[in-house]
Amino acid sequence: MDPFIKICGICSEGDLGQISALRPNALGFIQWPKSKRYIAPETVGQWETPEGIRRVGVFVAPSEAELAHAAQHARLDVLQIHRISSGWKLDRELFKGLEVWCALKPDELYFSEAGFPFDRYLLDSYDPKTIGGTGETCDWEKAQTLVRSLEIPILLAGGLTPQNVATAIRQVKPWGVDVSSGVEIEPGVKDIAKVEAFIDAAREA
Ligand SMILES: O=C(O)c1ccccc1NCC(=O)[C@H](O)[C@H](O)COP(=O)(O)O
Repeated sequence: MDPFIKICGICSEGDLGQISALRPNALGFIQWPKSKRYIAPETVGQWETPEGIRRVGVFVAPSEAELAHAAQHARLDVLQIHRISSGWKLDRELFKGLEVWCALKPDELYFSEAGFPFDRYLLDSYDPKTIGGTGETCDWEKAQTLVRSLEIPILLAGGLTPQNVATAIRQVKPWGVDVSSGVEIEPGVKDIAKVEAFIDAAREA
């Protein structure tokens, strides 16, 4: 079965339109103002995406109010949350119809003390300054073990490229893959040819 493919860090309507035509499963919009790839939710909300392509908002330790504002204004389908603290909670009633994904390093994957039922885990690299979007691969051995041992679907992220994504899929066998740096000209500016090559390689793995 084809892996779920998310292209993350979309910062322009032009990139969004060209990448949508390649039919990934999801597009990611960084909602953390300190990122070079940050795009305001109100701007994202003005952009249309084809039916069937999920709109993912990417957050770092967000408040419920921040999530609610972005979900509404950016018309999000998914909340991807990095750096949650232990005991973190979210009132799912406030976010009916949205999925909630938790982004962690492979060695951090734990069942939230809050017992929060995430819809997906995204295993990623981490940098204390940039948090995500590092362009560095994470521990695929640990990721492979987690995919085998957990029921919850897992996306693999971190340093994926058109050149390594097939190998990553064959080794880790994730539910999905996620990429940003590996298909860019510069942060927030995507290389459409690389995006197409990434999608093709992932689907041929
Ligand atoms: O991309 C960012 O700038 C970013 C900043 C803060 C938190 C998360 C961020 N990105 C999250 C993603 O889902 C990226 O696609 C993921 O980290 C993989 O990035 P890359 O290694 O560049 O492919």
